[in-house]
Amino acid sequence: MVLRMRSVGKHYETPEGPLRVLADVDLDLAAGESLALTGESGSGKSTLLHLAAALDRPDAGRIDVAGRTVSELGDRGRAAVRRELVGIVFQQFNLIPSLDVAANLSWHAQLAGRSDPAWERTLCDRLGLAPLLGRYPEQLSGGQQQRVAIGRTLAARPPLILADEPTGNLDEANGDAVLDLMLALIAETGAALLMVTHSMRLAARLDRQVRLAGGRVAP
Ligand SMILES: Nc1ncnc2c1ncn2[C@@H]1O[C@H](COP(=O)(O)OP(=O)(O)OP(=O)(O)O)[C@@H](O)[C@H]1O
Repeated sequence: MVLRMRSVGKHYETPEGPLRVLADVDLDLAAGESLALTGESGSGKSTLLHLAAALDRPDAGRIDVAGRTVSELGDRGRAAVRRELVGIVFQQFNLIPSLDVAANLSWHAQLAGRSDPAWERTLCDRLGLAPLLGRYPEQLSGGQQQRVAIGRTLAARPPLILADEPTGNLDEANGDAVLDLMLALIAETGAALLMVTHSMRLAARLDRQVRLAGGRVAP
């Protein structure tokens, strides 16, 4: 299993008191599998994604990523997991403004120690980024930035790819095209994909769908 969650719980402290967001969540995701995570606003989708990304720690239960128990790790251990095992495509892209497209694309792969120029060239061609390599993020359209963000994640070949509304900023036709390409490229790397989306239409394109409701996962 690339991602395994068992009895995971998470709460936040809020001005109104503790807010239980996830309770007793079990989730399995195998290599090569894609899973859509849906649920109403505030149901805990981003919270679950952040836990799987080792950006945050659960207050109960156990999370394993590619065989490593990330729920037991401290800050340094979780940073290593994010560098080596996880790729995240955020809705806001999070490209590095001071780096051009070429450097943004290879950045995560270099951090992970998996730089592969031939694979990067393939990604550039397939994602239509070859003519844009010398540009900076602010010189790109939203759709172009999105493709760079996807390329950067795939270039590093992480076993687990997490995506938060990765086509949320695109119109339907472009969003569909980008999702198709992303799914095809992910299939080629054999990675597992966990994607948060509000769209049942996009969710239906993935292998499995689960819904978060009342802090739990409902199939
Ligand atoms: N750092 C935080 N401190 C306090 N409460 C938080 C924090 N982060 C999230 N929450 C609360 O936890 C609940 C779940 O939030 P989360 O962002 O995981 O939901 P979501 O399903 O991703 O929502 P959306 O679809 O609107 O993005 C919400 O009620 C939110 O207000």
